[in-house]
Amino acid sequence: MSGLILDNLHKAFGPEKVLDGVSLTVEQGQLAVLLGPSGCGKSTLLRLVAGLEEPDAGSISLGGVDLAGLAPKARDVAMVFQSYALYPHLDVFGNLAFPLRMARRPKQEIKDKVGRAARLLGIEALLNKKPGQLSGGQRQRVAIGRAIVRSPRLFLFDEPLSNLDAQLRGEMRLELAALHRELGTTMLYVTHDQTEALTLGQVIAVLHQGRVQQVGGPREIYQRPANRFVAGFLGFPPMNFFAGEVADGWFVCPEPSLRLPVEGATPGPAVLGLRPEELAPGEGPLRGRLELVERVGGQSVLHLRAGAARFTATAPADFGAQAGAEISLDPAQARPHLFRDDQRIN
Ligand SMILES: Nc1ncnc2c1ncn2[C@@H]1O[C@H](COP(=O)(O)OP(=O)(O)OP(=O)(O)O)[C@@H](O)[C@H]1O
Repeated sequence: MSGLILDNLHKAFGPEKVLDGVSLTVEQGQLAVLLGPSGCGKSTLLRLVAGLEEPDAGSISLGGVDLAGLAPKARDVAMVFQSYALYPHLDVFGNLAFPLRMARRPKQEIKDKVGRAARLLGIEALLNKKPGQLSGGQRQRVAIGRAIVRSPRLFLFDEPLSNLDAQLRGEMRLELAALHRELGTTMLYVTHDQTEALTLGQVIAVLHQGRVQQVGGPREIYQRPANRFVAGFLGFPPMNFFAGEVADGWFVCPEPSLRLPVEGATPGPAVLGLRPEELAPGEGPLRGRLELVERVGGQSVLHLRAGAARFTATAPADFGAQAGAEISLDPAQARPHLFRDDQRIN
């Protein structure tokens, strides 16, 4: 059976085009992540799927059913928000039971479904507490539980973890992945956090300026970014870009002075992208002056300068060189990404 199909969605608020022809297919049972910077239209897209807004043009279908004109309640879709949106006067049981009571389900069924969701999320001990007595992580679990009890055909997650601290976010990521495996329900998950996207998404759609820039698996999107935006958005520290020229199978850059063999690219001006973590200090033709060594946990980020060009590389945490030193880097092991007019050409 087909999952979620978004076809050429357009949405503007006044003169502002927020979605400009978005198409995306999420297979039945798949966890898809919509990744993009703040303001790129992610929440708007989810609201269209949930039925909280109507598109100006384009269509949305779920399980083969066109959702146009269907009220949110009739869509069989559950949404989890960043803000939890719990009812403060109801206890956890009441919050979890709420959608089922609204649907006038029998008492025993409500008890069973709430019990199952609470077990899945490890919040059985909290059923009698009010949201005000819970931590952020516990509240988010309740919000997710409230979505689960309805056994919807589709889950929509709108940055559900962004109010949590980094450690809890990491734990909840794993729990959400496990929950998806357990439930097998189609999920569309929106985030601006690349780590979340790369670890959770079976398929990732990168959204920028209201358009899908690339759709692919996490590895594909990281290793073969389709354009400069995707290349620069994913990865930390961000990819280095060097402007130069492709000629006779070589990329040649004046500053920093660099010559690399490249295959399959037509001659002409081009921008070379190299990931900092693939640039290792050692004997090599790429030279730069260290401006700053940033110690980030298990590694050092080296900020380098060659003439007017700035770039970064990574090194082990105990890397000894100090700011001011001239160092050499070996780009031979790095995967070259070539762009022309911002599009990948190799
Ligand atoms: N109801 C509305 N009326 C007018 N403008 C809106 C409305 N909803 C969203 N926008 C505008 O649409 C753009 C995209 O907003 P949206 O919330 O979809 O982005 P986002 O990618 O989810 O961003 P964030 O991660 O910051 O939430 C923004 O410029 C926003 O101001």
